[in-house]
Amino acid sequence: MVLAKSKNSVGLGNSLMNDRFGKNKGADMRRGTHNAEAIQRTDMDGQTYLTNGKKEASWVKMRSVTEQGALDEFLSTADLAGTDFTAEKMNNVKIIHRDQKNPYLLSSAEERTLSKKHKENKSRLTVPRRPKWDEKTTPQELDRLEKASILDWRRGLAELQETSDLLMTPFERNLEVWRQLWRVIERSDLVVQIVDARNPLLFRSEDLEKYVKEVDPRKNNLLLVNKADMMTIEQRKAWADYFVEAGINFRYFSAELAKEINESRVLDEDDEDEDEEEEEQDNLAKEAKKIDLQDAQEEDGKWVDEESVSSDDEPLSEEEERTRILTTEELEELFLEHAPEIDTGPGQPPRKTQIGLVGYPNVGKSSTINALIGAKKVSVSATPGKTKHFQTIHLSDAVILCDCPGLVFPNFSTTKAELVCSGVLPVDQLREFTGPAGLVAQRIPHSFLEAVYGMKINIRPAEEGGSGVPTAQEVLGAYATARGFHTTGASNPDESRAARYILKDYVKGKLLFCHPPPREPPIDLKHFNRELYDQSHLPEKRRTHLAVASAASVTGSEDPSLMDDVDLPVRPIEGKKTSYMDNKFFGPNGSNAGHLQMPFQHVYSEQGQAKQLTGRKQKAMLALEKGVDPAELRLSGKKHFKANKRRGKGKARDDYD
Ligand SMILES: Nc1nc2c(ncn2[C@@H]2O[C@H](COP(=O)(O)OP(=O)(O)OP(=O)(O)O)[C@@H](O)[C@H]2O)c(=O)[nH]1
Repeated sequence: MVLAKSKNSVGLGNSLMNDRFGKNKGADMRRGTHNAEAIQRTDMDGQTYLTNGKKEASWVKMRSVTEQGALDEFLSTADLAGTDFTAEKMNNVKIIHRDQKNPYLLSSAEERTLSKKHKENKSRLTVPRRPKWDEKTTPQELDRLEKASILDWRRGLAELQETSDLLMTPFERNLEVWRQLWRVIERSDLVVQIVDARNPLLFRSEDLEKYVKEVDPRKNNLLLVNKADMMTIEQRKAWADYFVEAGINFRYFSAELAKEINESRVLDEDDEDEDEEEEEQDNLAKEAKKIDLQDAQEEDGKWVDEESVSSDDEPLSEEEERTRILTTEELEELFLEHAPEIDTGPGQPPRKTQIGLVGYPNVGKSSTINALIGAKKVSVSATPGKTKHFQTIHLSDAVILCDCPGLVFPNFSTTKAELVCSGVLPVDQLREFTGPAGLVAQRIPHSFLEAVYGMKINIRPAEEGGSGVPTAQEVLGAYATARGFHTTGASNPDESRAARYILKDYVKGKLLFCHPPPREPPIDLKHFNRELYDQSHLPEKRRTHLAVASAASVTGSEDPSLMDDVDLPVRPIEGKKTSYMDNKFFGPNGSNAGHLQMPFQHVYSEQGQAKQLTGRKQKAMLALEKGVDPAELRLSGKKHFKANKRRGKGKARDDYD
């Protein structure tokens, strides 16, 4: 058969095939004498890619496929179509080359143009629909229909990228993964999309919400904005206004804080047990009984005041209600509000509410589920669902969670750099790092970077054409020099290694930046994030760094006497010491200890629900805010805390159990 060469088809070039498979196999393929499976076996560069070949194990089928090379894309599309590449080519499918877009940064004017284009094309960002079927449809027929549906959908998206010249997130392409989503939607009463608070819209699929309603209008959607501990209250307000105006059903959550609360409750209980043992030994039990709670309240007025300020007696204003971060208990209550009104028959227990949890990888889906389970204080059985792949978790007598595999929905993105910074593209596979590092350099104030990493960034002065904002190279060079990272041979600063560290810190939220909601005119990014870098949020020692670093950068001074006051590293710090140094600032591996020193935790206590942080955590937090060592406070005020704690615990029981 002679292949018709379509002018519109980008297709696979002969050179690409030869590059990848060598001349002979490339020629075989052009003749159509290799099927997709045979090609997979002869892949020379060690890469694996997905085809839904008959002999593949089921786990291979379930692998998430988001990044496909041109050839991989071509083959799996051909395989979905149940055909070989010859027929595929005749079907005139366009093949998208991953690297065809500019991976670097855009000017703000370009950003604006692009965002307008995104808006215009938003409705074309669909999720694939499960084809209609009924009891007469055979499994084979359904399989064929599902494959055809996925193929159509992929074709549409490929066309959208090609004709509109738009960069998209590397969305999920594996039919098996979409099948799981279809099943989760079909059985769920409420579909919860979990998104990352730093850039909620990047992780939201509007069309998924539409699809949920198409499947059954009685089903509901919820946008759960997780990692809300990373936002300031002002940021939460701004986004809440946007969500309300856009008619989006949303709530804020923080799996991280929920985990801390769960842990602090366990610690409190341990603490209480320990204390009670001690008291028994010292024959203080009788004494303890005599303690008049009222006296304790007077003696320890400050702490009691702190608690009473956040008493749950005061109703929250509408705005507070919208911006607050839910506890796990409140989240579960919210789930229950969506209980189906289905009569299961006389004498039959009501059907459990089924909650489908979907979201991109890394948005905190597992952490959310763990926090919900952890709050139960009993082990919750995780039993495999009817299908092999998604899990159903019986959270309580009334709620079942359906945990869908992590899914990357199609969405627009401005640059690849943005995708790296958002954690969608993995840092470790980066080849071009100046784009994403440039975004970090633009977004995080350089004085903050200097304080965090104990380094000095040499920014090109204005008279030499500098803009006042460091370039990626300037930040990376400073970091590499401070850490002693050098390239072998030429012994230049190892910018690529520096980029990996800095970008991972950014993705984890150690270097924090939150995107504002889209508005006209656009919200100023610096203003929106200014509180995050307010030095009053920083531990004492780092405040000095920041003050000196800012003074030096404002005056352009490198006055050694100024720099001597602080221990900015004079020698490069390498290896383990590097992480030790960063941990001193952030807390070990971004752990809770470090979190306490970050602004967001502090802000959390201001949202009128400090009552959640009972016990050690709250004390530690208050102590830190007051600049006192928490350990000292605990020792000196043990009894009083305990008296309060008892009250607190009683309240907690009322609140939570
Ligand atoms: N600060 C903060 N970090 C969070 C929160 N929830 C999750 N994380 C962090 O985000 C990262 C990803 O969390 P996971 O729960 O593994 O995310 P996931 O969506 O299950 O990711 P996959 O397992 O890849 O699908 C981890 O480093 C978590 O510690 C949160 O509420 N606040």
